[in-house]
Amino acid sequence: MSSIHAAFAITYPDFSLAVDLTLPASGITVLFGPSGSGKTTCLRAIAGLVNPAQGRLQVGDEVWQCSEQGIFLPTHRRDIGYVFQEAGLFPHLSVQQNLEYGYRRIPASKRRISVDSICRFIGVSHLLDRSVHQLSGGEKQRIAIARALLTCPKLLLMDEPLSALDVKLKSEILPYLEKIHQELSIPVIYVTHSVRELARLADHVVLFQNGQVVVSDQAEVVMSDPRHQDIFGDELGSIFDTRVVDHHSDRITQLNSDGVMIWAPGHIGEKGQSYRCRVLASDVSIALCEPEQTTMLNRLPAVIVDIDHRKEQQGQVVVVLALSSHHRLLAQITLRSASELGLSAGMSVWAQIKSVALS
Ligand SMILES: Nc1ncnc2c1ncn2[C@@H]1O[C@H](COP(=O)(O)OP(=O)(O)OP(=O)(O)O)[C@@H](O)[C@H]1O
Repeated sequence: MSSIHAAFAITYPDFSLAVDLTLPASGITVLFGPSGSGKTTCLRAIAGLVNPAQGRLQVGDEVWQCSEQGIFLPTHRRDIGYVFQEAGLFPHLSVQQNLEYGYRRIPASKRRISVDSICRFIGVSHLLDRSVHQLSGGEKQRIAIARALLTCPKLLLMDEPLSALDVKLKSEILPYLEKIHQELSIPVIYVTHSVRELARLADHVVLFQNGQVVVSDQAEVVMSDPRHQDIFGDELGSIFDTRVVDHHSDRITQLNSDGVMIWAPGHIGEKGQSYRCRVLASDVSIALCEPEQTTMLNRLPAVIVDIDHRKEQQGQVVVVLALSSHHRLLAQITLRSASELGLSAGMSVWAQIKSVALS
């Protein structure tokens, strides 16, 4: 499957959505934006739960909807899995019966994954005999994900699947979500309010505002673009996909993101393992010379690409730094520091990173 093309014009009395998106048919695409910006409406349109007068949806070479040609596949004929905020399991059935319910309804020829293997994959094999009311919120949601995956969908749609869970349960489920796309190659379209989930999971990001698409691009590109600081607020920052290179005897882990070395405290993962790092713009400072006597582990040579003055009224600027031809790092610093150091585009500087969050 090459790509997903979704174009909808939906009008409600107090809201209208107009999108024309071409999304990758692999990995996790996150739909992100303020409350009421149209993320769920867009996801529901993809699922066929909304039938706008104007719409076109093509998944790979299959046209699921085309208002011009009078095509509209109803939800049950779209090859999708849908996971909502609430797990929505049948309370009178056991976990096993819940999982088999959807599985039995798909033709045998389409069954690519067995109940056993999906349960092992999502880590729920030990729960099969339980009834639904004997499950925690996180377990219920994992069963809901397993149930959706069992139908071997062409597309998995997830609408804030973690928002009803506490921080601990969220972090239990996140690794399984990463595995879906790494090991099952099912493209996922994922709605969330959480920058943390976005930073951890997204390969591609679509930012929504007032029913319009602000940007649709690779996650690293969207997250390190200072024009989106109103949407990301204090959580503005850059992400880096890295691999563990080495563990040092003083319990520092060396990570490599395509030639850019990042040092993180602690013994992290195994050599060769991949990690996504997130660096908040507010955790980055700038020096004109290589800082020598400093406690900061990460001191990286950089070139200033741009200085964004959108926050000047609050006495701050966001400096866009290039660490390599394709690594961008954002530094949020005071306007005073920027003028005292005489920062300008094209200057070579040193970026110091106060802390690196790992996913
Ligand atoms: N069936 C409907 N009829 C009328 N208005 C609707 C309907 N469904 C959604 N809306 C309106 O469309 C707007 C966008 O809603 P939507 O749920 O898509 O936003 P969202 O970005 O997903 O928000 P949130 O993050 O809060 O879930 C809202 O103003 C909502 O009230």
